[in-house]
Amino acid sequence: MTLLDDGDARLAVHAPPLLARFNTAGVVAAADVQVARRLGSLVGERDESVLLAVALATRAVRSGSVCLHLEDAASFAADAETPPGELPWPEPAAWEAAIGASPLVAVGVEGPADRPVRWVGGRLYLDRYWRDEMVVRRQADARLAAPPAAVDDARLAAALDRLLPDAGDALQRQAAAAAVAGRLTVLTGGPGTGKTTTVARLIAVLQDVAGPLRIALAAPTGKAAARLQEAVHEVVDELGDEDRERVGTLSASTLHRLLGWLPGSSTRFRHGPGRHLPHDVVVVDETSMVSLPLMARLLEALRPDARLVLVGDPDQLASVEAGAVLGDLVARTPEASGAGGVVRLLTVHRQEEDSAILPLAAAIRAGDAEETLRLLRAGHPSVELVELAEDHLPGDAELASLRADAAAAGRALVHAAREGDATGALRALGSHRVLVAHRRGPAGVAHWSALVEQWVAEAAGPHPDALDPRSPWYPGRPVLVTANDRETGLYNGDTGVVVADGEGLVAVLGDPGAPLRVRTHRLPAVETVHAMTVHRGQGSQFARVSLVLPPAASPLLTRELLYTAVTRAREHVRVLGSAAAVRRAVQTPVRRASGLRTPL
Ligand SMILES: Nc1ncnc2c1ncn2[C@@H]1O[C@H](COP(=O)(O)OP(=O)(O)OP(=O)(O)O)[C@@H](O)[C@H]1O
Repeated sequence: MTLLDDGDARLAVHAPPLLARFNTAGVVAAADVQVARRLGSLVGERDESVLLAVALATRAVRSGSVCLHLEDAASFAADAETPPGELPWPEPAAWEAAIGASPLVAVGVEGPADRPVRWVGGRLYLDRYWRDEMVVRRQADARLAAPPAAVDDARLAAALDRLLPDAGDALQRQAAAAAVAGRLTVLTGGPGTGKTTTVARLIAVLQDVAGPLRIALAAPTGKAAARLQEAVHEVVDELGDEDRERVGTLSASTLHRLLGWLPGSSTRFRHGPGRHLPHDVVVVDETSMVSLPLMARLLEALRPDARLVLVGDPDQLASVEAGAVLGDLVARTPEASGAGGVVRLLTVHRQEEDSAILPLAAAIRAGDAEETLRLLRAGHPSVELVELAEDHLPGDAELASLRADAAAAGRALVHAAREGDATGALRALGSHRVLVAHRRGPAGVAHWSALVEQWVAEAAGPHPDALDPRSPWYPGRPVLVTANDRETGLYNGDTGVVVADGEGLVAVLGDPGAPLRVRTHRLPAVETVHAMTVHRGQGSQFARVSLVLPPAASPLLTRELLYTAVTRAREHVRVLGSAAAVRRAVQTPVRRASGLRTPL
């Protein structure tokens, strides 16, 4: 998360004058300047305008873009201390010419492969991201150009009629037909539009008309994988005997586990172009959270004839690492007609007619700030706005309803944990969650986690056996895993809770119905998690969510952040913040630069 949070704002020492000027103005960080200088010194590039462009490309990657659109370079100055107009920007034509002539830079698609920076169509890439973008572009194009799979049409029609009758949702049926015929299908839709239902049923269709097939279900986080597995099982359990048997027992894993993550690097995997995955079909859920590099590794690892189904909601926050690859793929992929393509589900099927959460999400998604505020203020039982004056921290009265929710959930959590009731404790863990935008500061995770921890301790009362109060382990401690660990099978982002286990303690994680048990001393790095960032909460759902908005001026306040936070709630969402912060969020969609939407 450091990528998006508090960028390194220190000043670079001994930077050449132009770089120093942009560094002082807060447009590029010391780290960006250092990367540019180091790369420049490799080839003896002294032209400061080229080094500035490289520093801006590094800056772009730090803020989630895949490349720098040179003509948008001034946008990085928007949050900086010096107005963009007062900075000594190089003259555009001369700047482009200098970049094109630099020994640092490979020009065009055919440019030499051994240079650290690539310049294509007005975009400047650090080479690694250029290569990953090319992998995704080529693989996606090849998959979409493949001829439709030969299947028995009558058998397909019968399977579709049985599993996805037209009267249910014609788009769901279209998605299944596309996934049978094509090698790349992108299935999108907002919450409750039946994405998971469609995945489970399209697998049954596939097994009927093209099976038996080896199928992998995956998601970017362990939590999302557990949720996918549970949801797919629920749908499969309702199928007829024959379909149920054909589908068999599907289990879901993280993408890292599927690809065979090798410790010591975030992007090295056992499976790749030289060693394909054995699967005939790979279904990825929560694809909005997949970064460009991870998508490239997945595509390289697939057998060319395997079917890939990418499922997700491109209106949610994009990955922590660079890229917004689901949104880019949706924008560049034709609508499904026959083989593969994009299908966007539009009908909300979830039976919650009286909930205001979905209309609220729709208003945010549409960028309608006034409708968002109206719904938040309407006093609906499922939606609450604790409206604060801008630059005003909440007082006890304003915190009362949040405190009541946090204390109730915490009391249930601690009591179940003391009883050794793993399922009850994990259910309580999912009953309420405080979500925030920042990691630090008064609107940050650390502050809110400590505050909730204190409320919970007061609500739950002291432990009857008076455990060592200095011990970090106590029954009811909610934990967030912050590192990947192959030995325990735990991944960064997994959450769980410490529960009593006879005389000792054990951490339980994952699906409340089938929890994973891990001795506390075997846990990888963990944090206490009474509050988490919205990024961390992505891929999870909670019965009740309390979202603490940062001040309206926060650069993290975006439409995607608000939309993602609100759609984490199943029953109730509470927003604490000013009207200005709500408006600012709704009116600030994230823009991440990439070249995927542009033909080469
Ligand atoms: N065609 C349909 N007809 C009737 N009910 C449906 C249909 N499709 C889905 N549903 C129901 O709608 C609800 C939501 O479906 P599902 O969980 O598959 O949506 P989703 O898009 O995966 O949601 P989320 O991403 O929020 O989890 C479920 O209760 C499901 O049974």
